[in-house]
Amino acid sequence: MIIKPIVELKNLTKVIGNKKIIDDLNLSLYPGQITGFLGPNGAGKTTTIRMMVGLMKRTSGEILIDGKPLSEDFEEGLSKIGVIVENPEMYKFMTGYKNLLHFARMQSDISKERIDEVISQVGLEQRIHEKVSTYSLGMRQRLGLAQALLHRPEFLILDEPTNGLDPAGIREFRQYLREIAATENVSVFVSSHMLSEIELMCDRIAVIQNGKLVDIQDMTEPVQSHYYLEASPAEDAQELLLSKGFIVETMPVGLLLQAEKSQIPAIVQLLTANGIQVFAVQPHRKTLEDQFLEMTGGGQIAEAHTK
Ligand SMILES: Nc1ncnc2c1ncn2[C@@H]1O[C@H](COP(=O)(O)OP(=O)(O)OP(=O)(O)O)[C@@H](O)[C@H]1O
Repeated sequence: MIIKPIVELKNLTKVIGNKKIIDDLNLSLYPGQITGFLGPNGAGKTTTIRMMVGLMKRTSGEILIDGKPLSEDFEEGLSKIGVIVENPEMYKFMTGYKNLLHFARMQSDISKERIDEVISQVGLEQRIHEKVSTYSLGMRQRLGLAQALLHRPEFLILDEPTNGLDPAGIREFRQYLREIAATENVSVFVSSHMLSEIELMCDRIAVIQNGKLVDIQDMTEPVQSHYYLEASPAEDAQELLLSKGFIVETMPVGLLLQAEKSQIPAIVQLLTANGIQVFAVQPHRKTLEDQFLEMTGGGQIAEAHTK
């Protein structure tokens, strides 16, 4: 069965002044899938999201929602989208429930049952009748998620959703999000500059830099196996392995070798037979951070981490 994307960005471009802020972006987002939108500060994430929700005009290209250009039927397109910005605005002096009721009244056809359903989806049943001012940041974020889900959007955009949450809060938010994506078959688009968070939360990651999409990673695919190798002399080990066709990179300490597990004994034998001492061979999972660093360069990532 061919799964149709719910949102398609086609050659999306934004020029401000004489600067291309978004440069020919092409991206498809699918039902039930969580896609991360990862990039350092100033990469163009917010600009892209603003265009997707109609807060900013595009210079050229198109945004298709369920196959229809957003520019042709803006109301219909937007009715399929739910958005959560960094810190969702809530009335703190009202209870969580009253907040949801208030937002439900502003939209049409939202039943009391639907309100109860979203409350349970974000695990707020116990505290929903307490004032929002007594909520933790994590609970407020979940209430924001419940609010965005009220009208059963097919596409959910979260701009930096876990900013300010502690690791336990991030883990909890992630679990709710995963379950919602699966049960409501909603397509979720999460922007973040936090690699570790996005790596754990998403099925797929689109990396943006300088307004250009530089990579799309499918997190459900198995990663290439890498091994950390400590050998002496390291240069001789690298030269020998390169001559045998292996991919070997130097690390701050030791070497990073791309190989299958079944090849390791022969590699150790080869090195030893050539007078090279082997001190350690350890599996090394190349993290997205390693890959992101390779793609974008170290300076950018340092900036991204400190935001
Ligand atoms: N109205 C504007 N006028 C001029 N330049 C702009 C405008 N809006 C954004 N930019 C520039 O566009 C680039 C992309 O900005 P954007 O806010 O989309 O990045 P981002 O990836 O969301 O970054 P952050 O993580 O900091 O929010 C930046 O270089 C920014 O300075």
